[in-house]
Formats: sequence, structure tokens, C-alpha cells
Amino acid sequence: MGLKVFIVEDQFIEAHDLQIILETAGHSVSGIAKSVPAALDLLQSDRPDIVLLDIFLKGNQTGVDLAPVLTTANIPFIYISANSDPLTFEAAKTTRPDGFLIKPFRQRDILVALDIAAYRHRYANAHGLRHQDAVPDKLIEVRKRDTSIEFQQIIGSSPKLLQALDLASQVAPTDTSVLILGETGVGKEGIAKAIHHLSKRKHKPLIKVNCAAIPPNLIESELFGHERGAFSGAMEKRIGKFEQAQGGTIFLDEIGEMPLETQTKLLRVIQEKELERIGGRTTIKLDIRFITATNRNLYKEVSAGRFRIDLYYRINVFSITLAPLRDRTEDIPTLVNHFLSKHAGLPGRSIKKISPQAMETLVRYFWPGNVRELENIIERQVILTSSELISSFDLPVDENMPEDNLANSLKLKSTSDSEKQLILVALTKSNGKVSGKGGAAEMLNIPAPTLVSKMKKLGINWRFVVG
Ligand SMILES: Nc1ncnc2c1ncn2[C@@H]1O[C@H](COP(=O)(O)OP(=O)(O)OP(=O)(O)O)[C@@H](O)[C@H]1O
Repeated sequence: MGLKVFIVEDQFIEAHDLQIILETAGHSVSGIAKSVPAALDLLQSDRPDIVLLDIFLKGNQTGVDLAPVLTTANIPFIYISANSDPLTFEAAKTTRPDGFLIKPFRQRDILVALDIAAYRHRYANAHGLRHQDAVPDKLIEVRKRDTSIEFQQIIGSSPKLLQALDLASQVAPTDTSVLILGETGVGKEGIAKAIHHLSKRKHKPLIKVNCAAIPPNLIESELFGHERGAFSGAMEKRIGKFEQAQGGTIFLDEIGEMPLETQTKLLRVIQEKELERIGGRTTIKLDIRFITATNRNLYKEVSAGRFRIDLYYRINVFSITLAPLRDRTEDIPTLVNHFLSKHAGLPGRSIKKISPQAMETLVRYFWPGNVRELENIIERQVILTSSELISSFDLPVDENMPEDNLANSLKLKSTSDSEKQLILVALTKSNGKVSGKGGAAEMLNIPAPTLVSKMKKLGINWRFVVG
């Protein structure tokens, strides 16, 4: 069904062109305004389904000024702007648009952007969300866990995990592109697999590509394939990953690492659903579903100019965020027991139990490597422990823990093991300096004398220089 679109654009010709594109595609145009005041007037008399919003308009006010009004009225909007400089983008980003198109754009781009925005808006409304990436608190009260076999491999029942599984089971049967976000080792690949296996494409291939693992000069031939003799070294024809996924799903992991040039080509594949092999002339039609994942903040990557904004909106039709393990500690005991029984089968090892104190250390640890790290630590301890009971874990000091997390973590963590670990991290980062600027006490946000007494209490060796 066509959408009722309102155009806010000060250039007459551009507004007129947009109107023709929209009406030819079956949408209607409820009005055209050249300035923010004119837009406000027209919006009061006729409510559109969606607004196409230019940033620089007639008068003092910009599209960015109109955005909060639209958000309050729950009207989705897409920015259309000739200006893609980082500052403009930063300002526009804070208003949480439903899309962003950079002029000049093709007819098809605008129609696809409208489709995506309308879909996201319908979805957000149906779930009581204002924008798709707002924290979906309401969804946290998840109906019930999907018990399909595909989800049985994913252990845990914290509200945050259940919310992600709920989203996955809702989006799985559709052909919508899904973006899975979360730190390394949180289980993004597991979710991607579950989505594929719950979809109508389950009998077709699921092809995974780790964009970070392929050297930039090889990634295109890996994805698109090449004809024999396409470049020196191309002795044989090669079928690329997109073609291998024909009829099924392609899972592009670490999409944030994809080189810009390849991003441009990927955008075309996603939009047109077709490709040519490198060195080939035949256009190959594709029928694939896209699932992407990243542990980067893609919005930041866009504003830093490392990720194409149009690709960002194209892959981010439906996003699922997996919370880090430290934010769903309820899942830790179940995961621990799962990995214990998995690894207890190692030769010469019997089933082990974990003492409550040892479990407590695990629950309080920061888990920078998330579930993957948890599994590794359990496996290691099963090997190292010859008795039936694991009574302690030797958890690593994570020197990469971000400084602003240190202070928070110290407040949260009370067992001496974790406290000691955090203090050691801070001291390592400060090169042993305890007080003063850049010292461990400042990082931990506690007075230096308190830190010194904690260090004494915890037996932290006095080999550091007091600054
Ligand atoms: N909820 C879970 N239940 C059981 N195993 C899990 C769970 N989450 C993750 N794992 C396991 O942890 C490991 C890491 O998971 P996965 O590869 O899916 O993470 P990822 O987020 O894709 O990581 P990366 O960003 O590094 O690719 C895998 O061995 C996976 O089976």
C-alpha cells in the first residue's frame, strides 16, 4: 500500500522530482514545504505517514530542528542531504532518524529507504518502541522462551538473552536483513545460525564470511567470485560466497571491518540482488538473505567515514543486540554447568563440582571475552583440577579493560579476588602510579589513601611507585 509522504525541501526542482518518483511508485505526496515554519503549518492540517527531510532549508531553521517535533508526533523521517560532512551527520544522528540519503541518489534508493523506514516504524510501534534501537524495555518481559531445537544450543534464561531470542524468532521467517550487535564472544554467530534454521531457507546453505579474516585485496574475489584469467593468479574460475549462498543465507561477520570499496559493491548486491563475477560480463541473479554482525559501534564508524551510511541503513533494517555476559550474570551458573558437563568428558577427568566461592568469582568477573572466554576458562580448570571440586579460578588480569569501566566495576565488585584484579589492572595501566593525575586511584575513582589501604589489605606487593 502506498505511503502518504510529506516533503520538506527548499529546492523546487528536487522536490518536484521527488514527487514524481513517489507518485510513479504508488505513494502520495501530502505536501511540500520549503522551511520549518511552513512544514509545521502543513503538518498540523494533514498527518503524513513519513517525512523526507532536507537538512538545509529556507530560513534560519534546519531539518535537524524539525526532527524532535516529528519524533514527538511519532512520525518517521528520513534525512535527504547533499552534505555528508561528519559534523552535520553528528548533529543529525542525535535526532535518531529512520534513514539517511545522500544526494544525489537514485530513484531506487529512495524507494528502498522508504520501505525500510516504514517497516521499522511499524515494527517499533507494534512493540511499543519509538525507534528500533531504543532499549526495548517492554520486550524484556518476554512472553516465553522459544523451545525450538535451534535455540536449545543457546544456554541461558536472563531477560536480556530471552529478549534477543524473541526478536530472532520473530524475524527468522521473514526475508528481512538482520544486523546482530554485541561484543566478541557473546554468541552472535549462534543467533545467526538459529535465524537461518528457523527460516524457510533452512534446507539451503548458510554461508559464513568473516570479513576481518580475509585480506582486503582478496575479499572481493572471495565474495563475488571471479572468472578464469580475471587477474594474474586467477587460474581457475571461482564461485564466490554470495553465489554459494544461493537460495539460502549469507552471514557477514565483522561487517565493520569491510573495506569501503567493497562496501560500495556490497550495497549494490543487497539492493539489486545481483552481481557479476570479477572479470565476468554475465549478471547473476541472487536469492539470498543477509545477516550481518559486528562488535563495533557502526554509528561511530559511519561518522568517522569508515562505514557507508547508506549501507548502514540497508543492513540495519532489524537489529538484535546481545548483551555482554557481565550484564546478564544470571546466565553464568547455567553456562558454567553446561560447559562443565561438556568438558568433563575429557580423558582421565571426572565430572566436577564448583565451590560456591569459585562460582561467585566467576559471576563477578568482567568477562571481556564473554561466553567464549567463560568456556575456555572452564575447560582449562577442568584439565588443571584433579580432584572432584574446583575451588578457585585463576582469572586473567585484563589490561584492556576500558578505564571508565574500572571505577564502575570497583563499586560493583566486592569480593577480594575481583577487587584485587581491578586494582592490578588500574596499576598496570598507570605504570604503577597510585595517586595524582593518571594514577590508579583516579582511574578507580577512589581517594589514594583508600587505595593504598586496600592494596595493603589485599596483599598487593608494594613494588609500585607512589606518584
Ligand atoms: N548462550 C550461549 N550458550 C552456549 N554457548 C554459547 C552461548 N553464547 C556463546 N556461546 C559459545 O561461545 C562461543 C562464542 O560464540 P559466538 O562465536 O557465537 O560469538 P560471537 O559473538 O559471534 O563472537 P565474535 O564476535 O568473536 O565472532 C561459541 O563457542 C559459542 O558456542
